[in-house]
Amino acid sequence: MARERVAMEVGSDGVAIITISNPPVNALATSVIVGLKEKYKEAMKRSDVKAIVLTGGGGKFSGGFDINVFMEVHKTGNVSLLPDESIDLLVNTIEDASKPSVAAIQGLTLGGGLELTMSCHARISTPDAQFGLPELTLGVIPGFGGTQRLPRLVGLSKAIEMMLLSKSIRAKEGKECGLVDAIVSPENLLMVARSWALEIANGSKPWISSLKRTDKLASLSVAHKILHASRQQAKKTSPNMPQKQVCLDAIEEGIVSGGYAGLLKETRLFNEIILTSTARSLVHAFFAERATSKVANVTDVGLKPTNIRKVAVIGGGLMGSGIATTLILNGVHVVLKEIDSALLQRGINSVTGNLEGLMKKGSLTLDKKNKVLSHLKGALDYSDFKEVDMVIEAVIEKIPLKQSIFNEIEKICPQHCILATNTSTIDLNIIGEKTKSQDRIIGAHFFSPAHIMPLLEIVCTEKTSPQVILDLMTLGRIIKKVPVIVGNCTGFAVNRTFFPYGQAAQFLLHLGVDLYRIDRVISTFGMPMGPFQLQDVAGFGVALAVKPIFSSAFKGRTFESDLQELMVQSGLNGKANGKGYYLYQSGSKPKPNPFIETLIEESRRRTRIISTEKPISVTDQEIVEMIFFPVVNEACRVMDERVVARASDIDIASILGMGFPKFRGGVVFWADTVGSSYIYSKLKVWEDAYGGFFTPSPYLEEKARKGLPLSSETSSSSQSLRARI
Ligand SMILES: C[C@H](O)CC(=O)SCCNC(=O)CCNC(=O)[C@H](O)C(C)(C)COP(=O)(O)OP(=O)(O)OC[C@H]1O[C@@H](n2cnc3c(N)ncnc32)[C@H](O)[C@@H]1OP(=O)(O)O
Repeated sequence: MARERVAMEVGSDGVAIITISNPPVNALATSVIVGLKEKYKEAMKRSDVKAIVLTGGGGKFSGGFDINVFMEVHKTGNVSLLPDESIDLLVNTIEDASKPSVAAIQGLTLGGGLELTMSCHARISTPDAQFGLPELTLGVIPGFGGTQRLPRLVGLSKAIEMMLLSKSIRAKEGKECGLVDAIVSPENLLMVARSWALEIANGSKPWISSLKRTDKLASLSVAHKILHASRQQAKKTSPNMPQKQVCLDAIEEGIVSGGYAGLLKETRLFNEIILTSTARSLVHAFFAERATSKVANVTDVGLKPTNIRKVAVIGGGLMGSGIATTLILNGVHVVLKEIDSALLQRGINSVTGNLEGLMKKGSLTLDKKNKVLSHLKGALDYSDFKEVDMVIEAVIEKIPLKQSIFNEIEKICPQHCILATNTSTIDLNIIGEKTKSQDRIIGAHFFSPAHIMPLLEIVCTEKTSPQVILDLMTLGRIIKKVPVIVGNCTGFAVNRTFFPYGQAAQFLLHLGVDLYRIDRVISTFGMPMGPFQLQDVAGFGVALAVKPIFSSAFKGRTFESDLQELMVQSGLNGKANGKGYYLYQSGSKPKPNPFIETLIEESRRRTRIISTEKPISVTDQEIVEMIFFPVVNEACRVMDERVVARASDIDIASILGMGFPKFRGGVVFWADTVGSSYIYSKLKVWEDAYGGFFTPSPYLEEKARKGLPLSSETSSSSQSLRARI
């Protein structure tokens, strides 16, 4: 096995080409590491080998160390599964070898892959190569000497930026900062690398060991200043990412005590940080995201995706214009339809505004903006719909309106056209009730702002055809979203799981807890903002429109209050008009709105969930639990009803769609760290005190009774999502 993954070919010029070949990303699996050591041993022994070129097969160098091993370490707690190679392979075998190594690099060169190349004596790259140390996104730190060699090659500030922000760079920048020695075309890569290696061997090019270099390192006092500033910055911006401070500790050791001491410290710290809850959560999230691309009976039955070139978007409001923006940005032609020219112009202005926002951030040039806008066409009727491959309806959440639109587009669009709706809540069978094209109807639920949020919740009914699902998944990837496939029910997976989030916050507020305290506690937990600020930002229009839909679908477990109606009646529409739970003024942070207190009092009086006037007393932990345990409880129902194929789909959807903290691994993963029995027992207590909103679901009850994690499969839940729907 090892032999297959690492090959060696010795040329008549005396250069041994050692190639890593472990598709799809040449991950450094244990067998690859064993193979590398074997080949190096052989190359050192052979008298016909003067120098080595290390490269990767399939157009890439390597995506880094095999992350599956991290998963094994998390399952077993056994850090000895991690190969202790920082010294043995990278220093003893490669860097300190008696024959020089040159890395010939193209494509991805990440993590352990980049670290391998840095232990070589020179790096030759193609222009497309991408270099990065993204280990911190997995909750760990570079473990093959990256914390020591990168600062020595590119300087301390640049190295810190690349590691702490997990920022990768292209070959050109790599050459400018000293990481890359030469950039050559793919055709010349091996030829240049071989002659470079021979020139090092014969002394006409310098034999450089990165670990021993000091010329790029700042003086000790300047280095301390840079490290201190980086620590402060990380503390401020990433309080929940301990790996940043740990990475700086490893770098600092190397600067103070030398590269070799730095390597030893890096290994020790790596073996500690890999076991933290942050690393466990982030590694889980990595695999959860990748798992979404595998859908039983869709991606495993040999279907080929259809090319979707032109999409009609109906409705140019917030969602429709966001969807149109994301489509044209990624090369898809869009017909944006509105009902009159004023609304159409407003929609087009919104798209333009979205693009200008991206320009301000520096992620879009003026040229690109103009090119992108040329993909957009406005329409006031359906004449252009005859040649579209997909329609995405994005009008307000009114069932009769959606039904009549689907009725019309079914007649006008071509037979192959996918009929998608961006509804966030309404059952697709109801929307498509009046059509005969049930197999072409699908949910394309984007999250606002649609051109920025990475999740695409794809909703399928029992009749949606696998081809249609595959085509929307493919389009989702083209427009750089993570598509998660879910079944059809009110609210689908994400909004259904999260409807108790806003409602539980309201519940606590009506029990007398201060809303600004709730927001602070939930932000500290890791949500991007508290539930009340989120309501302000989202506006109350959608919330009020979907309220009766949730109430009728989930009878007995919703919390009703009049507060949002009272706010709208008093002219508090949320962030849109600058007045909601908070007051908004451009250029300053949101401030508490003193006027809200009277409305809260009125709403509490009408709701009367406690008999006394006295507010309840809760700890911060109880606030988190009273808000998130009902969310977990609903996630249990979503899993039980097979709305998702696997628990990890809820995890990734909660992270990408709702901003659930990634460092907690997603809603279900986090719940399993808390424990099903504990969550069940707390919900029981609140059920007794406050009623049905907190009643534990049968799924949660069963897991708690058996002491099982919520993510564990049960016999009734072992079938696939598609088999159910
Ligand atoms: C000791 C060292 O310092 C520690 C390390 O090196 S830790 C690893 C550092 N490297 C990384 O973090 C890179 C992680 N990988 C990625 O970011 C992306 O996969 C990528 C940019 C390499 C490729 O992206 P993309 O082309 O979209 O393909 P993607 O779907 O993500 O991955 C393809 C497959 O490769 C797997 N894969 C990617 N990187 C992997 C890795 N480092 N180890 C194991 N498997 C990996 C994925 O799980 C996926 O498997 P699947 O097909 O079975 O689902």
